[in-house]
Amino acid sequence: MKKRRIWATSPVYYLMAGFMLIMACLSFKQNKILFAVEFTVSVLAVAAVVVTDLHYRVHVYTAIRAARRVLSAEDQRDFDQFALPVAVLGNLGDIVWTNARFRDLFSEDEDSRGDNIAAYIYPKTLRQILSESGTAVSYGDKEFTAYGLRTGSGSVVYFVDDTYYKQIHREYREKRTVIALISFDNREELTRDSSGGEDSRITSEVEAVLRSWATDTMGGFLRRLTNGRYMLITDDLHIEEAKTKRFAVLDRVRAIKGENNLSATVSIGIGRGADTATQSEWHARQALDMALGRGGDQVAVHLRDGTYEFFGGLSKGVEKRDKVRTRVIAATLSDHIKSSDRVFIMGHTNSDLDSVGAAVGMWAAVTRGLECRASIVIDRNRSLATSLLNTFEHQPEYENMFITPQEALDQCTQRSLLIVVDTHSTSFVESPDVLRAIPRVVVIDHHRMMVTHIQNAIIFYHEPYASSASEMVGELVQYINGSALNKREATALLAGIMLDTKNFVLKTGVRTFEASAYLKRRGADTVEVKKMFANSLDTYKERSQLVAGAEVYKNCAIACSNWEFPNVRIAAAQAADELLSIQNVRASFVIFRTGNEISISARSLGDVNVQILLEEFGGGGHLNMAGAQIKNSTTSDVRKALIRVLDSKLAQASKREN
Ligand SMILES: Nc1ncnc2c1ncn2[C@@H]1O[C@@H]2COP(=O)(O)O[C@H]3[C@@H](O)[C@H](n4cnc5c(N)ncnc54)O[C@@H]3COP(=O)(O)O[C@H]2[C@H]1O
Ligand SMILES: [Mn+2]
Repeated sequence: MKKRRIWATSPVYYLMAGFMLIMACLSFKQNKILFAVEFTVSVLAVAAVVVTDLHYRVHVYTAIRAARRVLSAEDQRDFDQFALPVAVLGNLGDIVWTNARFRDLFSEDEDSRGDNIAAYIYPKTLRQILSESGTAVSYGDKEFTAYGLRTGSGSVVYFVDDTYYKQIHREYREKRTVIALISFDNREELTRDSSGGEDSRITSEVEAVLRSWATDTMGGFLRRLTNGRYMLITDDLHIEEAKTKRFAVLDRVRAIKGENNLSATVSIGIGRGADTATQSEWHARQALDMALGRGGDQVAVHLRDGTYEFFGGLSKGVEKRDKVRTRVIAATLSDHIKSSDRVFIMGHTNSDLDSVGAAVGMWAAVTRGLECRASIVIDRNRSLATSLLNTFEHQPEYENMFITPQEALDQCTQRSLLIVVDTHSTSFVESPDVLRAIPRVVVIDHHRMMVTHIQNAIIFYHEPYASSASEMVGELVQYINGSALNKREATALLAGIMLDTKNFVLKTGVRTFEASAYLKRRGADTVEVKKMFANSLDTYKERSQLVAGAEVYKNCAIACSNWEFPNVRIAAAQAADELLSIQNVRASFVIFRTGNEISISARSLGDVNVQILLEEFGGGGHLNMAGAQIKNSTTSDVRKALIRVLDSKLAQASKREN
């Protein structure tokens, strides 16, 4: 084994000095004066390099002599027999003396005196070894823990060879049992209208892919549980390997197609780093819930520290809900509402038409449908839905419908109920204080599941396949009390649906139209909705400016705005929508300033998952519409960070071209 050589004076300096000298001689013919100057400089350079080198050699030599004086001949002999490798160093880290064991393990009889210790401990440094108690160092195929102590004129370093233990430790970690739970996401949807034969064909194809993956690639085995669920038992090393291939099994499953050319998809939850198999299975279950909550077709890995890693998740997901669940939730929710002294309803910060629309719908269901007292908690100054809020202004029947977070804190009791709509994140709600103050919480949301979701909700009604929170509330209301909504409230819900579907273009499913039809029957007015979307001329101009200033990077349009104006959020959201209509743009990002925060509004046409990209900034949302807010930063820093994220994550967040 060759040791890594560290030169006292880099040979590059010799070469450079020599090169300068040659260049000087070459210029002799052209210009005498230039030659004279160059020649003098290069001779000085050569001299400097030689002097430095000599100086260093002399230093090492004296250091070695000094060390001889420190250790007597007997000392040296005794130390030489010491079982651990030891090196005595001068104050620059140069080796002045080594014992036999050191020579055995490190230098193979070559004299290592005069070398710098850095050559043996790279990439660790001597300073590190001296300041820590035990530094892991590897040399060749051996592993050591190095300890150092400072002496009067240098230091002593000794090494404990723990190759064996480290190997066992690594093996133990790699061989640790890991349990993964797999769910065939869309078996029912794929085979709903087909013959029984089709069902068993697709199921057995998916099962064959999973089985071969489990045994051939993952070195484990697969067991079928009930209802399109499987359990895979494997070890940590194989999970690590599958990770580097980004769980290619997802693609293999996606290649299986049903009759109407729909792809089969699976979701996998993995419990990694658990101490026991029981714990691993529990973590796998949590991870699978997480994967399904984010739209399926992906892998969620639960790590030791309770965080998650995600892979895949690039398909839009098929509509997968059943009305039975909605009916059951409506019944349970009604019971909880009736047993509360008061109901508070709260959306997300910077509330928009969807969160206010859903809140208004819920308010009507509670007050008119169930005759309980309810209020909507909202910060009007931050709302983007002022046009909608104004339609409820100065109407006696809506008096005290909207209250501020402070009023809610004053009025709530331990028997109050909080219904959170259009978000499930603890930090993105209108008021985290209100969330903390009320013990019983119900969540109704349609965004892709975030890791920071509200825990311990008594009802967590989460449908990533629904177009909007308003659609979900529109369905619930029908089961709570079909005649609870009047024209104005139905219009508010319809506005929410139309905002989130961009007028029934994106994420629009069968049930979106069903809910809209119900709202229409209750008198919803589409012209009123259109009016709520109308902008002032100023907002329109600002939005055009944002679009005009955009740059395109890797097929992503990025626009930046440094100045703040009223309605900047709406202008930015609309600019992001609009940038998507430019040719070859797959995703758009608008970065803008709001108070002391920088916000990003991101959109995509569906083949880039912008939620995954904005998670890097602590944001969230959907596959094709997401947002994030960054504190204490500047637009140009955020732009740079975004470009970095695009460089490293865009490939992962985009569908592979095939
Ligand atoms: N820190 C965070 N954590 C978790 N999720 C986060 C987040 N920051 C943002 N999001 C989510 O990302 C989505 C996109 O936000 P954005 O503000 O760009 O876009 C918003 C909103 O600004 C925009 N919008 C509001 N009024 C509008 C109008 N009049 N015209 C057009 N767009 C409008 O429509 C979008 C509605 O999207 P939606 O509420 O479903 O989902 C939102 C938001 O809930
Ligand atoms: Mn919203």
